[in-house]
Amino acid sequence: MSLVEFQDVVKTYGTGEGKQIAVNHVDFTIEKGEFVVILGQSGAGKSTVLNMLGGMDVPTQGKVIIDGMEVSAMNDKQLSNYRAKTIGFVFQFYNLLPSLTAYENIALTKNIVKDALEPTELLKAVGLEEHKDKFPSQMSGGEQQRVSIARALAKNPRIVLGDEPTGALDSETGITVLELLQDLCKKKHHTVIIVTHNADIAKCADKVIRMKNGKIREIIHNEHPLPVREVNW
Ligand SMILES: Nc1ncnc2c1ncn2[C@@H]1O[C@H](COP(=O)(O)OP(=O)(O)OP(=O)(O)O)[C@@H](O)[C@H]1O
Repeated sequence: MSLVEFQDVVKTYGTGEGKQIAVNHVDFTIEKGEFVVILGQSGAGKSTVLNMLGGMDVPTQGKVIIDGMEVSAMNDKQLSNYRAKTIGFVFQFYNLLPSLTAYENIALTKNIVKDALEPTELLKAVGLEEHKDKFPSQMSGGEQQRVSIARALAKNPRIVLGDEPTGALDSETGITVLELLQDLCKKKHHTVIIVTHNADIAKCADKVIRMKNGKIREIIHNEHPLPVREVNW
């Protein structure tokens, strides 16, 4: 069984004349350890797919099955538990708490899951052990994003989801962050799924799910995904 299965998923918002079809009969699977890019222009339905993967939204029709659990059939309490335990989130604007240090931002995860990983180890893994006592305002955008990736990893999630994780970064810093995400898959066997409209990023992915107008246009399996540093950015 695949780690992620979307089966004939539809998501609509509103009713009658104002009805919007955000995701229109979508099927795909994702395997453990894959680095997946969901690619498409603004309004394609990417964030809606990501929100359903993350248990922040539920389909109008169809099934979302993750790690054998039917997320689309969960009640609010089950969804909350699912979000807390199974998914690590990385956002475009990092979402770190400004009054807490890098270490403390990561340590907060201990309030959500009992067996959260040690912040010092996680900071080491993202190359920031020297920055552990810094506040977000004392770090660059790329450093803040690496802290937010460390925070996402603290609960040892089955899946890491990123919504334009390099969208707010300059090119060089974005490359460093992408390299980290790709390494999480290649070296640590995490499953990372990111949404972007940047087609260059797709060259680094194991699988590219290309969306347009709520539908999947194409699913590409890259036999030889490029190491991030080898892409001509
Ligand atoms: N909560 C909502 N209520 C109504 N319509 C929505 C809602 N969320 C998304 N939509 C609509 O669904 C469609 C898909 O939106 P979605 O945000 O998934 O696209 P996207 O590919 O992520 O775009 P972007 O790259 O701009 O974030 C859009 O037409 C959007 O207006």
